[in-house]
Amino acid sequence: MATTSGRPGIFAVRDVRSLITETAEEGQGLKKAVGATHLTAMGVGAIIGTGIFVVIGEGAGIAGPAVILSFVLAAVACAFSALSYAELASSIPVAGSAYTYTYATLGELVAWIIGWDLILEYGVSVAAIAVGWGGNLNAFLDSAFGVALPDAIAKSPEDGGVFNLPAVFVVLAITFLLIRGVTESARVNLVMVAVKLVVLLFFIVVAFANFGTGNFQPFAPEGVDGVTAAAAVIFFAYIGFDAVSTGSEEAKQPARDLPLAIIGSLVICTIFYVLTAVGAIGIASPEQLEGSDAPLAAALDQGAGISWAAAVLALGAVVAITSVVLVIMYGQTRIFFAMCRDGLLPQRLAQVNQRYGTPARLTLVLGVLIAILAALVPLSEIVKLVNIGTLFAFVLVNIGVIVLRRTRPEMPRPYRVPWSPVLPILGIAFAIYLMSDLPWDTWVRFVVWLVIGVLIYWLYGYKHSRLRREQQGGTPGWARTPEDGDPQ
Ligand SMILES: NC(=[NH2+])NCCC[C@H](N)C(=O)O
Repeated sequence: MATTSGRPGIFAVRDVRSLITETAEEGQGLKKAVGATHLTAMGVGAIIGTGIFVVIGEGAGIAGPAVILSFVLAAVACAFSALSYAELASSIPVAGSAYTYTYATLGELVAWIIGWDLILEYGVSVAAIAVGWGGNLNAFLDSAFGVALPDAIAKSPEDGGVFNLPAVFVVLAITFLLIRGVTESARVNLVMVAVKLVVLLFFIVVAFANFGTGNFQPFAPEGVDGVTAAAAVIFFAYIGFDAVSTGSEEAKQPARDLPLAIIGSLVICTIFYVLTAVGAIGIASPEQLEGSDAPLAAALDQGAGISWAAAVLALGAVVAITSVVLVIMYGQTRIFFAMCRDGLLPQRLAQVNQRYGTPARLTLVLGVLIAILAALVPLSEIVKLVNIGTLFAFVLVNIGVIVLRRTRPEMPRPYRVPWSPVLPILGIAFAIYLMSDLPWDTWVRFVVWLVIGVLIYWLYGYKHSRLRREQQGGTPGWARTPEDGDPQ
């Protein structure tokens, strides 16, 4: 049985072929139901969210009108990694994204660490995003109807409420949608993506119709430093194209569609973002953008005199963030699924529901945990933690491309990063550069999170790892009959 490269212990590497064949095992197979359009929409769904609707103001405050260049720079930084994601997703079309790629290249311990890191990037961050959803819902209700939910049921205890009902509501609603089926989820997502693109388009058209060049001077008051510092924050707005790869296993034609969707969603969002940034500066000063919680609405209000714009943009933000929650929760369930299937987390959770073709049990467990987190915890610090965690995953995915080219040169690669290893190395360099721009306490929190993860591996994953059990001569999970009992 050729499941490992023969390396023992915590650095044992999964064989790519066995990773792929295991996806067809009884009760562990996800339904292959998602085509190119839906995959691309999943990318756009995960990408466009608070970043463009809110964080753009912070960026304009740091870089001035040159925030436009920060958007371009952040996109370029993502582009190299996107190519690497595209290569690995098309050649290892297995759920789990960076976690699975790392298992196939750098071994079990590093894979566990990145999986644990992705739980931070997806599971914890989605709770924060759901909290932001509640805030935007209130802004919408207020600007459209002049009503808002009382604080007691709209805020976490620390912010003066009892619990955050809207956040719990959105998480549970999406949990049920995800259990219901990947096709249904992808369809709902497509509608939401259309709405958010129309809202951004509305902004761009109005902004260009009222465009003036007065706000462009001085263009870069803080020089190059301002542009790069703003790019490190704006990076958040681009996170999400990686989420496409978490669900590779459900793609109908992974070889063709995954690279298309990963790169395509990044390109679409870059175009929208840069036009939005140019339009915003065309109608509002950086100070106006920085001074508002809803910078795009403020720009339309002050720069184009459209007072009802706030309601449209708040609605756009609510819908946008709903689809971010959908795709990121989806990604979290698929990463968890892969980790359970490999035995690093309880394997019985990786059961696929026969009727819906989704990992229903695990989705419910995760949905409830995330809802509890979203109800009670104020998570404003989370944005920076998410950035550092995501950048760390990017580094490992780029390394994964380089390593796999050496260890498995003959493996079929439907999509290949051009000029490897130059572009993956640039991807690593950009990611490390942006990480180094993040504050010290973010690093400390990140390291603490990883240490907790290593402890859990040591106490659970190391013993239960399916790979290790097979190495030690136990019956491989896929050869087990029901009478052998559940492999725990
Ligand atoms: N994996 C994640 N945590 N993604 C967060 C997505 C953030 C998204 N780009 C936004 O602007 O809202």
